[in-house]
Amino acid sequence: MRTLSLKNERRRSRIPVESASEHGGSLLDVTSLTVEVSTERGWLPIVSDVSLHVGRGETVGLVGESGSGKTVTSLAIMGLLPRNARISGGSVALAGRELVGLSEREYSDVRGEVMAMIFQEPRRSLNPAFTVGDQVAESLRRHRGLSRRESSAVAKELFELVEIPKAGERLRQYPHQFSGGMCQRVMLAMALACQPEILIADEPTTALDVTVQRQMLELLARLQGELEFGTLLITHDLGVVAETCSRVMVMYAGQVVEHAGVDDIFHDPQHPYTSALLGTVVDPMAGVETLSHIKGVVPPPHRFPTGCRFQPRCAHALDDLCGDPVELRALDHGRASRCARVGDLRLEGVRYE
Ligand SMILES: Nc1ncnc2c1ncn2[C@@H]1O[C@H](COP(=O)(O)OP(=O)(O)OP(=O)(O)O)[C@@H](O)[C@H]1O
Repeated sequence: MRTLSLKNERRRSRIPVESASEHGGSLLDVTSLTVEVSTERGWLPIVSDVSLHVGRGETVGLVGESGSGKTVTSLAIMGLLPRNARISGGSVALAGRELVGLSEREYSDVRGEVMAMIFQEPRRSLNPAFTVGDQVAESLRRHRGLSRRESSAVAKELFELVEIPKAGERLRQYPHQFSGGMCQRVMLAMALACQPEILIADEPTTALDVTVQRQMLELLARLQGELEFGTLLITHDLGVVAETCSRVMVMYAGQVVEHAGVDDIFHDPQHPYTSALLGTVVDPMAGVETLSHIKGVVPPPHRFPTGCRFQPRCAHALDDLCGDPVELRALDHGRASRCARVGDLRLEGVRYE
């Protein structure tokens, strides 16, 4: 496993995290996570009973249309929910250590030291008034307790790691001097500054053009191979999932409706929503998305159906079977589906090489 150099580092962790091996393999364990928001109608669940696991060096995809609850799930894991939202049930454990209930200060240490996140709009996370080098160095000083001189040296090393050419020169530049792809590399450098065990990447390539997208995915894959962090990759792009993930969680209206290994998801989906999502992909390898849409939209939380939440949009729904809440049912190959008709249906997948 590659680690960034830095001999005299003074780590400040107030919450030491056990090694994953002590804990039995999985690094991030989210169990029955439920998140509510405060509305005029009272507290409403927007994410219900979500469980997922990410192991060392593994990339797990979290997919679903806009509004399905992917971002809320990731913000809850990171302890970054907005003020009007709260975790009302379940657990988020990192290498066995429970994170739900930590103080803001303790969570901030976890984010600085073991878990990091990159977003779709990297430029928004950078301060236009400071050079990117200052921002990376500041993060290093705060989270790793480095001196000014040490942090400058490591910032350069991080820029080289994420393949920003002329690293020394670029560190002295401001965010507006960077393209979208380069800004995302800066964010990645900042995320890696804390040598995270888990990286949460929320649509990291969506705002980039196809060539830059591919370079970013290749970079992420290389770094993950070298540094062995686990990645939770949030995307609506199944092409990206096909190329990068080993396992996939499919979310709809705040629930996981299917999870499986990536091959099963593509070749043998077990939920009509997954199959419908696959119908929107022409060529997963080229990452090209289509023309075919699933009719309708994801309902807002106050309109979630009481039975199967996908029922109003589902071509296979039967009133008598799908009108009651559906549990996530375990299937073979370690997969699971939340379809009341699972087993009766032959759903279409897609082939990819
Ligand atoms: N702070 C909030 N207050 C009220 N509702 C919210 C809040 N945050 C999210 N929601 C609602 O929760 C649902 C899930 O939103 P979320 O952003 O997690 O979806 P998503 O799958 O990440 O979509 P996208 O791909 O567009 O980011 C949506 O209906 C959204 O409007």
